[in-house]
Amino acid sequence: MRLVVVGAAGRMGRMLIKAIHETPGCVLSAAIERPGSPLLGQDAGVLAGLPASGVLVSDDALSAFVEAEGVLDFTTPDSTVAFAALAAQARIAHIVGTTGLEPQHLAKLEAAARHAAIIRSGNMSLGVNLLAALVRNVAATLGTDWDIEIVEMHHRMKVDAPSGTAVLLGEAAAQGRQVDLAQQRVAVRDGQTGARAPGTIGFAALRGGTVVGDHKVIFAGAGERLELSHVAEDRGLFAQGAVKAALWGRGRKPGLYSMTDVLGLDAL
Ligand SMILES: NC(=O)C1=CN([C@@H]2O[C@H](COP(=O)(O)OP(=O)(O)OC[C@H]3O[C@@H](n4cnc5c(N)ncnc54)[C@H](OP(=O)(O)O)[C@@H]3O)[C@@H](O)[C@H]2O)C=CC1
Ligand SMILES: O=C(O)C1=N[C@H](C(=O)O)C[C@H](O)C1
Repeated sequence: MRLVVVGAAGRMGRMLIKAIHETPGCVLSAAIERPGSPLLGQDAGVLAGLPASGVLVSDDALSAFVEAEGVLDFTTPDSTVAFAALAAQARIAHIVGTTGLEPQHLAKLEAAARHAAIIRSGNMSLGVNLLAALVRNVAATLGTDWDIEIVEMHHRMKVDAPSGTAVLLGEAAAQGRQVDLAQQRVAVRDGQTGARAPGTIGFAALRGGTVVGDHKVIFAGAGERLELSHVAEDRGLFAQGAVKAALWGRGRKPGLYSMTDVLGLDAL
């Protein structure tokens, strides 16, 4: 499968180039960075710590997309929306790992998904997607006298909060409780907050050092606490998940899909 990596020089971009290199049946067809990037013209393999690949970093996304079967995108919300329009034009699978998307970005992805398959997830790992299924089931089982708090920690360079994974886990908890996360979400507490409102789902984001991604969902009841957690030790696992999603999405009919679809976790 011919795959383009956009944001090729980023932390995830380099991991994606490596994951493609290591996956039989996949080949890096192009590596895209933004116009003006000092990395344009560099060999993408070398950028990822591999032998030279002959694929030079370019800023011509549309030409790259028309020659490919899929695009792996871990960039920024605005860039992802722009890439979705190009992937729709080229009718290729668009794998979106970018987090921090707001409703206006999601609406544009939905529009693009009428023309091509988009697979989006705040976390491409098997462990987190299994955790989400567990969280949904536990939230459905326990009543609102069990408070739900989601704690995450990431490296100091992360620019969005709460993390996409925390939001994904919050959505799973809200689904289990059959409520709308947007109505129940409490992401900031500071000063005289008053007592915790029943039924809310709280988020706390910690940032520091080189932490790849830690998530914990706490169900706090009267006199007891249930904690479900996931620790990502290597961001290579997100890249491997993204490549798996691309292979699953190859030639798939247009629509918006998730890692739950890719991993076949619907029944859980
Ligand atoms: N879903 C998942 O499993 C995971 C998701 N993520 C998410 O992926 C995203 C990226 O993370 P990370 O790799 O750490 O971030 P980085 O900042 O290291 O990488 C982003 C890269 O994208 C480039 N970029 C941004 N806009 C464009 C554009 N329009 N055209 C081409 N290149 C562009 C950036 O270039 P420049 O520096 O010049 O702006 C940079 O090289 C984040 O939203 C993060 O939360 C991360 C890990 C796992
Ligand atoms: O920015 C990161 O690094 C990560 N982002 C994703 C998120 O926002 O949840 C996934 C992973 O935790 C790493």
